[in-house]
Amino acid sequence: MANSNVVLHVADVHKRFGGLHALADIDLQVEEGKTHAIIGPNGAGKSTLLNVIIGKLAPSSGQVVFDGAILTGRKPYQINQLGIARVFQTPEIFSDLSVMHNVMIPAFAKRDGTFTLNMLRALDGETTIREEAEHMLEDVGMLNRRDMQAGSLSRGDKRRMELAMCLIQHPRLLLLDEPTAGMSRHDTNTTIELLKKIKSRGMTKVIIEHDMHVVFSLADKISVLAQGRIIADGTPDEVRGNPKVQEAYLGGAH
Ligand SMILES: Nc1ncnc2c1ncn2[C@@H]1O[C@H](COP(=O)(O)OP(=O)(O)OP(=O)(O)O)[C@@H](O)[C@H]1O
Repeated sequence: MANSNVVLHVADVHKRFGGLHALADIDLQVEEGKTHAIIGPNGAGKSTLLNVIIGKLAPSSGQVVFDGAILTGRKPYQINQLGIARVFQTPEIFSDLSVMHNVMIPAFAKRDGTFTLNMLRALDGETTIREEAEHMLEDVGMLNRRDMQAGSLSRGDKRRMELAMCLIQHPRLLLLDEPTAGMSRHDTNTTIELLKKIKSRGMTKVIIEHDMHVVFSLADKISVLAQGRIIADGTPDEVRGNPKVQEAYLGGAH
């Protein structure tokens, strides 16, 4: 690896769906503690790339290395155990359970290696995890909703709760798939502030996002995908000024 601070390296990855070359020659290096945004027009290959990183899709060739460990060939839960957590576009939550229990379950599962619903009763006796869950909910501004049924939360609150569910696992790398999709401007700005706060704790983040306000507020580095290839890579200023990006993606807009 060229840079010793690189914690995630997507090396020469290709992904084909039949005749479609969805990812070609992808070389992506994410540095420790940085926020790295992946942007690009619809169909550029962003979700495919994220799914290759988390082990949901196998690359046709190439590999993904995280902190020296080859991820390629591992199952999503094994990749999660290595310290990679993902916030989904559509939150994956237990709708019938309380907000508090939703946040406690990932910590419980991480500690014990497994979690089944009939272990729910044990959750109430878990003071350490309970305290930590309260702390996480406070962090995402949702402590006052701790006893609400998760299914009844607004979309923005569900996403914030899911973020707390990720943070309680203390991941080294957090992958965010359009974290502000469908949010009001107010909720988007709250989420930006929250993600900035997480950044100040040194967690590495990879973020896929369509909203340029979010991207330019948060990203240290940006990789631009178009038709399955990285056409530009650099700081927000470098990417903003790159004519290829303006042509392919930003349409000349600043
Ligand atoms: N499972 C699949 N089978 C066949 N083709 C697929 C599959 N998944 C994605 N594709 C195709 O691969 C290309 C890249 O899709 P992908 O969803 O990764 O793009 P994206 O950049 O995330 O787009 P968007 O911004 O619209 O979410 C598209 O042409 C898409 O139709």
